Amino acid sequence: MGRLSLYFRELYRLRDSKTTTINSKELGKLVNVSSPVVRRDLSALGTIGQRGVGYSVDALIERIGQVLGSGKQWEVVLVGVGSLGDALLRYRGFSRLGFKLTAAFDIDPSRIGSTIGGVQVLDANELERVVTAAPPSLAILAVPADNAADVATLLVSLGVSGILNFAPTTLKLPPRIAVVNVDLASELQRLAFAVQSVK
Ligand SMILES: NC(=O)c1ccc[n+]([C@@H]2O[C@H](COP(=O)([O-])OP(=O)(O)OC[C@H]3O[C@@H](n4cnc5c(N)ncnc54)[C@H](O)[C@@H]3O)[C@@H](O)[C@H]2O)c1
Repeated sequence: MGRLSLYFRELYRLRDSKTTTINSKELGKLVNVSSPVVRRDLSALGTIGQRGVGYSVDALIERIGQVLGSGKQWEVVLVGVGSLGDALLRYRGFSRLGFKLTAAFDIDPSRIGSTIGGVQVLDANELERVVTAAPPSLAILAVPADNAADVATLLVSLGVSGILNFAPTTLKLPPRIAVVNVDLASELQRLAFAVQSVK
């Protein structure tokens, strides 16, 4: 899954630069894996390259997109528009992968009513009403750790089925709910550990 998403990112870049075909060696070079690994990954998706020609960039984007769920449009709400939430709302990279930020919520009156990256920041008190009226599949949680569990539980009760959690806390949610935790501090810790262990 991790590699597919890397291929996908590079293929988008290639398409932007008007490249129409690529072979396994070139694609492997872009993501730092060998060409047999690329061929194995892509043939597992039922994608066959043509000898001497390689793979069609468009066809690969479409196939990998289907597998990664980017072939469809995902509606996403963001809860917590502090420094991180603000930056996420301004990020233009979500839409091309099929993620549409439909609304953002905060409790801070100085944030409520503003529009950031084209998305309106609503009062968190409105969350239940807005999400019930047009349930998104996914939510991004960028609230302080102490508030994350309550917000996550509310989102799940309203039908959200996947949460990207930036709060440094472990959410206890039913197993049917997909949760991906992004903890940048832990990642930095892993990096420091890796640097230390190669010395
Ligand atoms: N800023 C970073 O680089 C960074 C990096 C990694 C992790 N995080 C984590 O992401 C989360 C957000 O970080 P930040 O730096 O943006 O914090 P922040 O304090 O700037 O923003 C948090 C926002 O959440 C809002 N909020 C609090 N309770 C809420 C609720 N119940 N409903 C809706 N909104 C609510 C606050 O009003 C505030 O605007 C934190 O848990 C933090 O630990 C941040």
